[in-house]
Amino acid sequence: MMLQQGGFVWNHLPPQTIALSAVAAALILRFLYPILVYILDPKGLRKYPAPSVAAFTQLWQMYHNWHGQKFLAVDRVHKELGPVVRLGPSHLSFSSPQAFKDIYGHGASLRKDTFYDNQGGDNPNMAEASDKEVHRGKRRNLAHVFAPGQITSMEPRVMEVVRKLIHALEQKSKGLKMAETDRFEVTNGVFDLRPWMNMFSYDAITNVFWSQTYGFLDRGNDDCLAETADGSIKTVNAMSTFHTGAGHSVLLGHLSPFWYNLMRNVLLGWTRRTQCGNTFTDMARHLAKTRLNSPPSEPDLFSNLPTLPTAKRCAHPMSLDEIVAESGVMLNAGNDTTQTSLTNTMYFLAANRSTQQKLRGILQSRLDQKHIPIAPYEILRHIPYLRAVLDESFRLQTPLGTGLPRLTTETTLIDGELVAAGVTVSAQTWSLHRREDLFYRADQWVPDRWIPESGVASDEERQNLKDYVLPFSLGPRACIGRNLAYMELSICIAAMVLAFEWELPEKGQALRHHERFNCNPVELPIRAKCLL
Ligand code: HEM
Repeated sequence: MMLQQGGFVWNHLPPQTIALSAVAAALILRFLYPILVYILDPKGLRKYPAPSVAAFTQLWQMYHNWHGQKFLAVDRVHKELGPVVRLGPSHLSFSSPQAFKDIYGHGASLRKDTFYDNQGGDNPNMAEASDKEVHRGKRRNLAHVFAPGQITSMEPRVMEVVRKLIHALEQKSKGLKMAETDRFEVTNGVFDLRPWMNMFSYDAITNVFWSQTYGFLDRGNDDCLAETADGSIKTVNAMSTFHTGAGHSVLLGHLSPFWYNLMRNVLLGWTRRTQCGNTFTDMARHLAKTRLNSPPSEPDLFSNLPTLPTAKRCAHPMSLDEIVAESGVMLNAGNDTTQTSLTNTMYFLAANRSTQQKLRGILQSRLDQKHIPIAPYEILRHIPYLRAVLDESFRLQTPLGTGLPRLTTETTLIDGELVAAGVTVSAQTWSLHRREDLFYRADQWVPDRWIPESGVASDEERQNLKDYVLPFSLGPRACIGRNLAYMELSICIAAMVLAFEWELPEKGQALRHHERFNCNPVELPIRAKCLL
């Protein structure tokens, strides 16, 4: 630097030095800004405790997202620091049961957080739309798709995919491959059940929604087609594409839109992690375009979308971009939560052999021989013990247990705390489901607590099960696919228990999870003995 007449002479400095100084100044300001905001505290958040650096930066959340264990970290900090904890500079996490109603319930003025805007970009799907009006319009368009009658009409398709699953598992139980293309090994009678649950969930959703079953169960691998916006088509692996893309979006999702775009699309745009997110959209685009070009002879769920100019229910038929966006959420929500629930439930059944035996006995006593092992949901839905097994698995290892982020739009009362407008708030279902003050032996898997005649749960606990087991969330943004999920899970779990005896190869074997948006099981090594 040169000094002249007591001041800087910038035009004598090399341009690189000026650029570097500007970058350095911007970085210093960037790091000082959160400290300034913390001190000025415009939203009144300083009174709430925060773990390590969480009050100043999103890095605390990002660190735990990266390791896929944020659900455990959030649970821990609530136990250590209390019912209201600051997870980010402008993010409060609540843990009380009341907070769930205040944040997510009907009538709450909150909207979905910027986290969802980041994921949705310019073309949000129904799950990502944060604007209430936009969401209402999308939900209206899709309500008909998920009407109970429509879901019931898909039952034969689900049963057909379950038949393929049972055949595939029979091969695995004998140590055989499904086909030459089968990529999943059996070693000493042990195989990983998780990818088979995932291949089932992909085959089922692609069948019922677009009439284009991926065929993963037939081939024993997850190769499928993806189509870019300019029409080029390539083969990709569905499972790793989705999981890599989802993990990346969640890792960066809590950043402001500016930083999210800079990190995801500019600085990391070349990485496989960013590209996988884009490729997953390309998978949905290929399904949507193929389905539009070749409609099936029998109606599927897609048939109920107002997609064509002739669509009678809607004055504004969906554009191709909208169809691709909604196809994306169906392929996403319709596969990952289902595979997660199936894997968790099968783990609990294999780890609790007497309960597995009890469920099998009840199913055998309630079903005609012709419905063994694959029975219609119309019969299965009236078997309370099957439902108890599913609901207890939802309680203890809820598939989507993270605190779903919402944004206050005005000063809002949450569990007795007045929270200013513009604050991100969340409450974690994983922790709610394990509260000892709501559920007796909360960290144990006890399906009987759902059966009134068993006497295991008190009246108070049974009411808590109704009010506070919320795997599908609650309020206006609750899951729209719940009926389809229960149908798929019921038919699939009943068939697997009737067709095989399940055993964990190691005593006391745990099921590890890696949380992205859903809390995904990592692997489930298992043995199956065929009973058919
Ligand atoms: C066991 C299975 C499932 C579980 C546990 C589950 C759970 C959830 C949860 C907790 C939400 C709220 C997410 C948020 O607020 O960000 C949600 C939303 C949603 N789910 Fe599911 N889901 C399941 C299956 C399905 C299926 C099979 C579909 C459709 C094929 C589906 C479609 C959706 C959609 C479209 C939304 C967004 C709803 C909206 O914003 O209005 N889900 N689900």
